[in-house]
Amino acid sequence: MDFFQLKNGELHAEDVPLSRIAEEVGTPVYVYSRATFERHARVFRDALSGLEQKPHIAFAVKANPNIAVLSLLSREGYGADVVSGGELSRALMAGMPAKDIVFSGVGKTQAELAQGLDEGIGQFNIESSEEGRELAELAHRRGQQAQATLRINPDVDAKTHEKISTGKAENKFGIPLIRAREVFGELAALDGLNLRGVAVHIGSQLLDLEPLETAFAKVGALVRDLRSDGHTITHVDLGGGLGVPYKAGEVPPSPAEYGAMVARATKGWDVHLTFEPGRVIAGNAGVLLTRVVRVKRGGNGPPFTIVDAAMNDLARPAMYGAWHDFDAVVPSGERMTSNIVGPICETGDTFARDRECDAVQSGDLAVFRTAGAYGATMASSYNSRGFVPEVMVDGDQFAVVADRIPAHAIMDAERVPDFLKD
Ligand SMILES: Cc1ncc(COP(=O)(O)O)c(C=O)c1O
Ligand SMILES: N[C@@H](CCCC[NH3+])C(=O)O
Repeated sequence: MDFFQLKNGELHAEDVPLSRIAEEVGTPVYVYSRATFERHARVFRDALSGLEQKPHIAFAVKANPNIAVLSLLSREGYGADVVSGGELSRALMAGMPAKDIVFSGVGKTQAELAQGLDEGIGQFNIESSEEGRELAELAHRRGQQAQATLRINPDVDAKTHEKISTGKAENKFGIPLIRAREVFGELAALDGLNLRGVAVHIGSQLLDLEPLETAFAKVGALVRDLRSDGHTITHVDLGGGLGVPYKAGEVPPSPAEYGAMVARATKGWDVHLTFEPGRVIAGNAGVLLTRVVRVKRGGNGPPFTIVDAAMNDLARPAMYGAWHDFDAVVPSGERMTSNIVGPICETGDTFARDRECDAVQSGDLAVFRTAGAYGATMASSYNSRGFVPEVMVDGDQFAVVADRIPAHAIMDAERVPDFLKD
């Protein structure tokens, strides 16, 4: 079900015409649909209902850290997968119980580990023996036992973009499988740590279940080995990674297919499973609403459709060559082929090349679709552009859930030092 649809010739988010949001909040602006988030949260949860034990679902906060989004997901019974002290604070601020929070990430600082311990979070996913020893020491000093799993690197090709692949031997994440038993044994012996299982996450925007199934089989074999080494294994974290359709013809596995594969792969494991979905929950729940500044013609190639959004607002096309559908808010029925670009002084500030799409002209509103995940959260203020606001729609109403941060607010944090003033 798509909650971003044409009604009376105009694109709506649920029952709100996008022109209303543009008028009241300005452009560019991220627009989220509450109903879509809720639907995705429920579909994903239902897809895992055939597992032997009720799973724990920890939304990958990095995909969309907006506090309203986290609070919505918390109401759906979701916890959070965080990768920084900032994300941990957000999850708590959104009302997620600390016990439902998982702390992932290869570079947690001592201060972040301590923050997690102070808050009493549910699980640390340890990514190196060094980190495990530091965490054990910090916990021991506090008279605590950190609940933890060891993240392994299964050396599986996730068949996704190289920049978002995390489970190949050369990637920085996790412990090589071949060293997993040794490192597990070393860390399990430490006071301050209750090392109770393993974690894995091989990459994002996966369009094929086969690499995941291969990785899970390796995890299953490791669980058996660790048990035969005498360890008590009660928890396995299977990460996130399920892809979403960005483009017509791109058909990712459905959550139901994913759930069936997981049920098959984990049969008989007798563990509590955790999942860390991000994109599959948030991707299609948001669009980036933009206004066409002008259409520039007369060059060698197709015209340039210059919009007021740029690579600093939505980095994915510039960073990964990612595709986002571009649709007019009030389509005329005409089509055009153009290069869709932002105003930033970089050729890389290109959303699409030679794209056939709705014909638009100066002043028209348009959206980049599937921008709810890894959109606003990856924004920067490059070219002294501010940060784009975020709006959440609920039926026929909407609320600004993140204010626009204008360029001058960023400048307010800067100053000229005295030594430059003489
Ligand atoms: C450890 C970890 N968990 C979960 C996720 C979420 O991934 P996705 O948004 O692809 O579901 C990521 C990002 O790839 C991650 O690094
Ligand atoms: N930022 C990436 C996803 C990274 C996943 C992080 N583990 C994207 O937009 O596709």
